[in-house]
Amino acid sequence: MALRAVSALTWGLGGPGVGPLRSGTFLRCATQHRLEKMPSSIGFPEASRRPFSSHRILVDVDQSHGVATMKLKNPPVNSLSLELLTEFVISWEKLENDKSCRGVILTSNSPKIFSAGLDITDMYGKNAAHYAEFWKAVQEVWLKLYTSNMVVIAAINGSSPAGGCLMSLASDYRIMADNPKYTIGLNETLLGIVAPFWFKDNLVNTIGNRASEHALQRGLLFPPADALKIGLVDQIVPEDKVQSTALSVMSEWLKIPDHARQLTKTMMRKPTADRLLKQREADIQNFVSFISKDSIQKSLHMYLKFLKEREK
Ligand SMILES: CC/C=C\C/C=C\C/C=C\C=C\CC(=O)SCCNC(=O)CCNC(=O)[C@H](O)C(C)(C)COP(=O)(O)OP(=O)(O)OC[C@H]1O[C@@H](n2cnc3c(N)ncnc32)[C@H](O)[C@@H]1OP(=O)(O)O
Repeated sequence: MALRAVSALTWGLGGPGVGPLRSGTFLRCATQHRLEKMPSSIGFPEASRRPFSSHRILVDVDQSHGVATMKLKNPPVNSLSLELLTEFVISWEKLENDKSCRGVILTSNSPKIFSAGLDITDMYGKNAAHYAEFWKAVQEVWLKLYTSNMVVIAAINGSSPAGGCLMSLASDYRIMADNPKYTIGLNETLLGIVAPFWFKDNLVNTIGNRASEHALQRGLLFPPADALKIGLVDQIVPEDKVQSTALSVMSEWLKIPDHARQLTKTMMRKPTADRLLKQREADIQNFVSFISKDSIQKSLHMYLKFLKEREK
């Protein structure tokens, strides 16, 4: 198997914003519309579209089908900066509160990069208060995605290292562009940092313990075909078919009654989400003390230098 690495290196019913069942779920299910036919592209008819956006997040809601497409837009590499994470949470809550929205396709506005992961500049050369705020936002985005009532499909239209991979892992289904230049994986060790337990839990739940041990320790980044083999993604498709495939997979998922699917998702994911929720503050303090260490700051500095100076 060809493995590539960049060288050098709420649950709790009613919990704020992350509860598994929105009020009215059962009522809505009884009257919900089934998706019989989905459009093959994002070109939804004007009348049923309700786009909204912020600086770094573009959202297009197809109200007649109950599906939103959310695009990350943070050039040049869609890094998950504090600003992007904050805007993500605001947009996500808007969708969660929109009763017509049952599914979200998460993708990137950039053609070659889904997301370069957490913004390293948010973890380098800042003060403890900044690191704490940043990490809380990272936790929040993961909790929102992982515990969402909506069907979440990641349309991975480019490389997806580290935090980018985590966002995909938190989705219900992953479709990746079949381009061997793209990679996906949790490569934290290559930066001299350690994936926290909840990144690890999400990976283990997806690809199993042995494959996770191997992938995490070596910081492996997998090309699409290998990611498919180990179950890191569910489907690979030609680059120009990622969005249309996501829409048709979404239509299949939305045929399942919401309440049954949501309760099943809760049953599967609650223990993992609860583990973070129970020690959220301690996890923030762990991150702050880890990332503030001179040795870790030095590793991040070297990695940023490597990224800037490497041959393209
Ligand atoms: C005991 C444990 C206790 C607690 C837990 C503690 C710690 C856990 C902590 C953190 C977990 C972090 C997870 C992460 O997500 S870390 C981020 C990892 N990301 C990567 O390694 C990806 C790096 N980037 C790339 O590989 C490539 O940029 C690319 C494949 C995404 C795109 O390649 P391109 O050739 O198209 O673009 P580049 O020229 O490389 O980049 C352009 C530009 O962007 C800068 N950049 C790239 N990635 C990042 C990033 N993640 N953050 C900030 N900036 C980034 C790159 O340096 C270039 O900048 P310049 O234009 O040269 O200035």
